[in-house]
Amino acid sequence: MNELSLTVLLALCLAALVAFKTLFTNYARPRLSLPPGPNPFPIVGNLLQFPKDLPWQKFRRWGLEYGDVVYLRAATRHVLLLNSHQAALDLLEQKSAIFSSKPRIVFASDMCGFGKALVLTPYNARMRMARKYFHSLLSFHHAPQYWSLEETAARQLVRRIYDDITNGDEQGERLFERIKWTTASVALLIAYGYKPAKLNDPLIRMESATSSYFEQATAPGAWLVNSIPALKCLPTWLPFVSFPRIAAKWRSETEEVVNYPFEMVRAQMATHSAPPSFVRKILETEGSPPTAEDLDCLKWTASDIFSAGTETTASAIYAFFLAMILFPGVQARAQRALSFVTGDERMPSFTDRQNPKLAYIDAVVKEILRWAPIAPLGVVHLNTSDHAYRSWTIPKHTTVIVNVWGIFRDPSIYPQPEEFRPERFLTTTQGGDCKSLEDLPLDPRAVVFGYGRRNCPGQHLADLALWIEVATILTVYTISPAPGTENPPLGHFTSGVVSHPKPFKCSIRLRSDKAKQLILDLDGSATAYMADVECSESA
Ligand code: HEM
Repeated sequence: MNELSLTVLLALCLAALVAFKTLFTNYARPRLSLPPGPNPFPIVGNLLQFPKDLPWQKFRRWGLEYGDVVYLRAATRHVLLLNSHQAALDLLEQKSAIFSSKPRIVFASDMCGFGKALVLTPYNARMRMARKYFHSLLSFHHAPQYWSLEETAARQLVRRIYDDITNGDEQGERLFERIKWTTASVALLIAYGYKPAKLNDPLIRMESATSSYFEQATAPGAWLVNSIPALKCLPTWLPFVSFPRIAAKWRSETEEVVNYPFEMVRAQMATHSAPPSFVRKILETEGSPPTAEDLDCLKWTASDIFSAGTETTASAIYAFFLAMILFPGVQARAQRALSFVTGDERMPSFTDRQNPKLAYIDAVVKEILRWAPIAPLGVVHLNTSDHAYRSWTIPKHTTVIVNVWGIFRDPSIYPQPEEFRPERFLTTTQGGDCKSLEDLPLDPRAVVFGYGRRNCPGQHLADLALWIEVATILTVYTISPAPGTENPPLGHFTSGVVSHPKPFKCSIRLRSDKAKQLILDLDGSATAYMADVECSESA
């Protein structure tokens, strides 16, 4: 029997099982009053109506048709789609005690071992411990302590882009790679005090591979075992069935990537040669010797800094380059503001952020996050008990999706939502659209980083990275369409949990001779560790 016929057989088993479970569930519990939604088909429910490509667009259309809260059924699974900020606040924020868990994804969590990554951890003691570690070093009030690290990283990025241009990359072919290296190096410096090599760094290579496994392992609908959990017992030697072997390979590589840098820091600590890092600081702050469970949690939390913080931040910065090509007026205005403050004589720094003349750069950062939300459907939550909401009952174990993209395309909050228009976040006295501060629209950062007890613990770091990279890049470069190429289309984004613009070409030109000098004066080998960052409370 080949893999295809085996899969068909398994699919038939699945259909029979699902049919049985659905019938049983329907008869066993009284009919609930559920929110409206598209009509389900027998047995599979709305499963076949879930779009694979850019699902947030169809979810928004459902929101317009059925209301801001839409109920769907994926076979036996309840799914709730929230298309408004208010509904997300009502449930994920106000009722966070109930709505803060995560659905179990058998293939990713149990088989590939990603269940220890914070983003997939259910609401439990381990999750609280991991978030406490994050909070002790990455909370809002720690942000200034990362200034020099992020400034150095932004300057290294413009220097590497310069080297690429002088080496003949005139169309930004390596741009996304360079941005990803920058965010990866920040993550590794913070997590382990590890300074990666500029080319082919082994740890970056391994980390990037496991991030891609994570993305594939969590892709909705990709693994039959998620619907028939009993299949996870199939042995790896079984011919014609590849998923147990894939899972075993991904699990062992992931464990290596989580263990290796952690043990490296512990070994360095033993010889007093460990540079400052997240791992070192938390181990030093521990009052009593850590238990094996504490060490395991810390090891995975450090790894989360890379896996959750690299691709996300890099995607937002790549989207910024796209926006600058498509909306040259925005770029020109941002550059005027920067020139006014730095006199084109120096690189910007975080001390400039307080300068009211640079409010436009803050507005550009907000608009990047709104116009191209890198997690258009956030990360799903799960409620741990039935909950009465409006006139409905939200059943226990409902998967809750916030349509972040849909909220950002609501013209009643953001007029002409397809336009990249930072002015929407400024008052008229700042040269923007709003009469007063009270008229400013919803800050995208209140949406894009998630809600309630599971919101993004790296958001303050991401905000720093975006601000300084936008300011540094626009101080020295002008970005425009690559000569002889069409403007990249507006809606060309990838469809995964993390969405970014599909590769595009662009021209990156130095703004002036002075800009060139500023870049050449940079010390390319400078490294800023998190030496000044203090643990805020005993972890
Ligand atoms: C532009 C950049 C980023 C965006 C848009 C973003 C967005 C998000 C979102 C939407 C979630 C899910 C929140 C929820 O479940 O409600 C999340 C979770 C998470 N993020 Fe970020 N993130 C970014 C950068 C970062 C960085 C730099 C780090 C690490 C330093 C990080 C670490 C995490 C972790 C560990 C979680 C899981 C939290 C949990 O499940 O309790 N993120 N992020």
